[in-house]
Amino acid sequence: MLAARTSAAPARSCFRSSTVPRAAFVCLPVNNVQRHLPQANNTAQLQHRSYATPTAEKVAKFKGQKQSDGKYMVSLIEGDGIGPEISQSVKDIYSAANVPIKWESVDVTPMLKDGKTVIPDSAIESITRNYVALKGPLATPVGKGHVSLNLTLRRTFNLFANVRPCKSIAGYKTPYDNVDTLLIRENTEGEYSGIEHVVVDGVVQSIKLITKDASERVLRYAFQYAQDVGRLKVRAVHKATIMKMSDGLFLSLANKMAKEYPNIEFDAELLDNTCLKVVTDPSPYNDKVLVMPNLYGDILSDMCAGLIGGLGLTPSANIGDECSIFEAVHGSAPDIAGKGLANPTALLLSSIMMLQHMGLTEHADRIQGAIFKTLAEGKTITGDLGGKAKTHEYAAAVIKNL
Ligand SMILES: NC(=O)C1=CN([C@@H]2O[C@H](COP(=O)(O)OP(=O)(O)OC[C@H]3O[C@@H](n4cnc5c(N)ncnc54)[C@H](O)[C@@H]3O)[C@@H](O)[C@H]2O)C=CC1
Ligand SMILES: O=C(O)CCC(=O)C(=O)O
Ligand SMILES: [Mg+2]
Repeated sequence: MLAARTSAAPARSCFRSSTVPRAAFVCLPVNNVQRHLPQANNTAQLQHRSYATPTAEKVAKFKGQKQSDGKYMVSLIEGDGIGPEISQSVKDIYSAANVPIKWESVDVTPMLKDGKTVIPDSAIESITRNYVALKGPLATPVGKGHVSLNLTLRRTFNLFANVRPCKSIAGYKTPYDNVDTLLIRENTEGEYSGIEHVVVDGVVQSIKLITKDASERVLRYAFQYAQDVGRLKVRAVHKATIMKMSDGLFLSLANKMAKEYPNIEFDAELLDNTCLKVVTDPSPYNDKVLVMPNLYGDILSDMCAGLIGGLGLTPSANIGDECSIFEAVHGSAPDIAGKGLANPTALLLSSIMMLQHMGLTEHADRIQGAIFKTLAEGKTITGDLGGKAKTHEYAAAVIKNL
């Protein structure tokens, strides 16, 4: 569908919307592809989205956390770059919506302990105490410098499954209507294990670690998630043709796990083929839960975000047995930081996943209703979506729509 032209300058791309006649190709500068697509008619509904079906046990755990003023304490990591701006939007909207949450601000400035990068004890204590955290993006230096704090947090709290839904936004036109992908990424190992060394000068080795335990844990979570939300098809995404042992182990465990869930249809697909198919026609993925090793999920989730309007829109949940941390798919966006240009929707929707996880569904419904209404009206939206609104103006519009 998306065919880049090599001869035109500036670079242009031509595509055909699935909703317009065959001949109706449109050619636009590539960086405007998402924005100006009057031919495509996004028919996504303003329906509420449910990402979590918390067990009675889990809800009781959070109820037990309720303080004497009826509020729940939640750890908040504002993060780097655009983090403080988008966190402010969440705080403002939650305050206007009277959500019974008190934010406990957490500092995760890295420290060195026995030669290892660690996060301060006070941060660990806060998240352990509150069971949940909302987290803005944390920047990782390229090449040298400290290890990723995002990964450190995931490992510290054993947040083994990363749930990344990506669904079209009503009223926001993109090349494909009604995208609805749901990806579950192994979150603690794989290419992200950070085990690297120099073999000899000019030769480095990076270990992709795949274990039975971590694979089984995320696979079980994916099958159970599929069962709970009634999305009864699970597909493992892998590259076991090349990484016969590591991805091979992941895949064989997936096949085994499928036998424990006979009502769930299971199949597998090679990663490169998944990439091609998702960008060619995402609709066959609308009824599936995709489960995969760490790096594949990282890359595929950014790619899926591109199908619905970009990283300003996609949330995620890092789930563990005890604690869970909710964050946007995107990073610290240094190119727009401090300018009031960031779209806080991704972090807001991550906070909706958090409220649902905590069983606070009425508040989740009310806020997501206001978010989707504001986006559908299209009057007060941020620059990434083709609007002119500043981050705080968009937040004010959401508050008005509460
Ligand atoms: N979970 C996390 O905290 C993550 C952290 N990072 C870190 O973020 C830093 C920057 O990474 P990049 O590759 O630039 O990726 P990025 O996700 O920060 O930005 C990619 C592009 O998307 C845009 N964008 C992202 N979020 C947006 C928002 N809310 N509203 C509007 N536009 C938005 C940015 O302006 C940029 O053009 C790096 O240090 C990286 O390590 C990256 C991904 C995830
Ligand atoms: O930790 C980082 O720097 C990047 C993490 C990332 O891209 C992600 O979790 O999606
Ligand atoms: Mg990423």
